[in-house]
Amino acid sequence: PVALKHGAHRVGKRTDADMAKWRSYGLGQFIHWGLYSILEGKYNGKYYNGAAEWIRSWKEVPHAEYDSLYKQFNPENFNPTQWAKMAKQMGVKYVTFTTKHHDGFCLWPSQYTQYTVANSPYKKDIVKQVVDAYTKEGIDVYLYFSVMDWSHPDWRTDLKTKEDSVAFDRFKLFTKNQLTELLKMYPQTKGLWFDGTWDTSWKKSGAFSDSLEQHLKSLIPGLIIGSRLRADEFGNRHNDANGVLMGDYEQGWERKIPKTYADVHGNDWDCVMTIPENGWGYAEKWLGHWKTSYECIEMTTQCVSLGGNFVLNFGPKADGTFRPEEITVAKEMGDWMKVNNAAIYDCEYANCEKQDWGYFTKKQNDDKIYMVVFNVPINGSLKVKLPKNTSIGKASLLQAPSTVLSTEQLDYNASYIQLPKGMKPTSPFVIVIDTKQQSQVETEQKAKT
Ligand SMILES: Cc1ccc([C@@H]2N[C@@H](C)[C@@H](O)[C@H]2O)cc1
Repeated sequence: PVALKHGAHRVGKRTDADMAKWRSYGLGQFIHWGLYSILEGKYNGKYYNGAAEWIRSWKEVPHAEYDSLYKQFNPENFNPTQWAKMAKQMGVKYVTFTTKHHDGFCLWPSQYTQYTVANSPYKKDIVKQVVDAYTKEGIDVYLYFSVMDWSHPDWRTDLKTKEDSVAFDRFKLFTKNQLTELLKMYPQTKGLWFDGTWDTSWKKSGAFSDSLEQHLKSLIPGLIIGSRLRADEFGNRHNDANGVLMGDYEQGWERKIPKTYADVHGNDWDCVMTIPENGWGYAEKWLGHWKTSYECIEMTTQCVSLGGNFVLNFGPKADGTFRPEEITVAKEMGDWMKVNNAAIYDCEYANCEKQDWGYFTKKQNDDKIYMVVFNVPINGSLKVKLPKNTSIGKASLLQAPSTVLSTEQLDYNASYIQLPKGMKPTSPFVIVIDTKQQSQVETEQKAKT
């Protein structure tokens, strides 16, 4: 292995209680809200077909005009309690909220820049209201922070000259100061979700990113930071020069889901997902297909079945209200989660061979295995291949535990579970398998002879 000073300082998953809590979430909410929400993905009557929160980079939009949008930011209908109650009903266990996106506008009254909500007509601290309201609903709060900051004169994409390095040193101090004030002002924060760290200037700042992470973790013990913050001293991101993940979980799954367990390389990970095909900030027009609650339920299950968390994004309008499509997804997902959340919360990869009918999840620290069924085979027989030395003790319906399903052993580790005749499922449902370990089976067989 390569000797590294600023590579990963831990191999394998974190084993502490704070990370175990993070690993138990299953489902989270992302919220992107900021000045871009005012433009709604259009300008001068023309629609921007890029991501709405990137509209400042659209050639049609004069930077000076974008940068003066803060003078009209005044979300009278913003009701953080309503936001948090909608999230609670949806069944999310944590929220990741944009404190500062790439445009540099701060939704908290930062003392290190004038470009904040304190200098908007709205004036009040939005981050504080979100942190307090979600915490009150029992939803853990994580803060999104973009290192790249288009509003700051000392931001650089690369360090080509001495002047670049002097400026970027000022920028790095500014970044450290803002992150320090965020954690001091909102100590309930459970973790930070970094973005905007792909530029060469940051890849050349590996040592700084390492000391920054250690500094932040000293402010809030147990703080959870993913793999998008750090670079090692050779400019590697996510995995260091030895291929070891730098960060508490893998943050590479943006708008994509791993295919197999092998793809996650034994790391904790989250998948952050948009309801439309792309775009995180509010856009008046969603181009193409947007996901139904059914698809979001399936993606949640798919992520949990591979040991990750699914974090679904909502983009409120500039006035703080949500669009009908997002309200519907939150409601319908919540209705499903109310009945089936046992297969999502506190669950992990079950180490069972994937079958066409759907996904396996396994209860952490327990032998229960769940089958979340999306595709019922015509013959009603669901094939199950459990890990070696594990067999089916009892199979029943999660929503009707007294309905025990008949099982037929096919060979040494495959079985069929037969759905009750006439069962006509109209939404994904869950079968609970109480498993038996082989040693237990042998004991029973001996008892019979
Ligand atoms: C190429 C690219 C850069 C940044 C992004 C940001 N990451 C997401 C979590 C959003 O914040 C998006 O603006 C998306 C694509």
